[in-house]
Amino acid sequence: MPTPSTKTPPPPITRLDDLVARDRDHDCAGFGPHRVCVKIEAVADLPTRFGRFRIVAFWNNRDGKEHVALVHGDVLGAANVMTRLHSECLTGDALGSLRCDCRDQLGFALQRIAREPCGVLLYLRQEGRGIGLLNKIRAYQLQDRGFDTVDANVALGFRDDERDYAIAAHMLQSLTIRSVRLLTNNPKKLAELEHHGVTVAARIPHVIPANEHNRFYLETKANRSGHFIDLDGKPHIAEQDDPVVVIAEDGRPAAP
Ligand SMILES: Nc1nc2c(ncn2[C@@H]2O[C@H](COP(=O)(O)OP(=O)(O)OP(=O)(O)O)[C@@H](O)[C@H]2O)c(=O)[nH]1
Ligand SMILES: [Zn+2]
Repeated sequence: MPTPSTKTPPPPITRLDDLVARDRDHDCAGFGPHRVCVKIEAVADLPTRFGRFRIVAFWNNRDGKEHVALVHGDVLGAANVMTRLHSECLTGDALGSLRCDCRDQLGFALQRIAREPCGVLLYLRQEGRGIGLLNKIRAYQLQDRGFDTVDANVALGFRDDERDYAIAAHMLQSLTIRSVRLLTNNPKKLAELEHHGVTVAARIPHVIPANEHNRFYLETKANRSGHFIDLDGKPHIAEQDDPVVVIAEDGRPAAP
């Protein structure tokens, strides 16, 4: 009969910086059928126009992409952490495109997280819901001809949404976060995180008002992809009385 191990477990890590050394020898069995594994490679300060964060850079064995977490406060070992999973959108996040709501969602999320005692935003390099930038622009081309986002993806041979959240789940586990309050309108994100073993304690609505360029895109999310968005503010989405904040160029919320 094997003798039980007498090794005492290592003390819990209390500093983000120490996760880099912890992960040098990290060798887990991985998540899910693809055995997804991540390691924290570097941690640094990141003061932003939305508040003070630390940026945590991850390696993973799955997609060759460099994903990051923006961490505010002390998330290590914490429960009910306000959390946002943001998928990369070059056109919105960096170039200010009005075709989607990504940039406002990004800024608004960072602002909300910075007001909490602690919180985290995962910036996931899943451009175009996982189809990549070139294909997203191809999808835009089709949308310019009248397709909606779902049909454009399908016409290009993709699913509506090609994203996978195993890496995100492992990133949260690496940060030793025990449970999250997820900022999202997307039911798939809740289900997928739970599927990968993350405890989602609550959903926090994350609705940005439509503009003339993204109204149809947001309506398609609501009508075809099941997102909890009601652009007309109908009462059946009870949580949506949350105040909407539009981020001004200087990073401060625009006056209501
Ligand atoms: N394929 C495709 N992707 C798009 C289009 N417009 C925006 N995107 C991508 O959609 C993603 C937006 O994802 P998220 O910000 O995580 O939002 P979400 O899945 O809609 O859910 P929320 O959490 O409710 O915001 C980004 O990767 C964008 O690049 C489009 O027309 N076609
Ligand atoms: Zn976008």
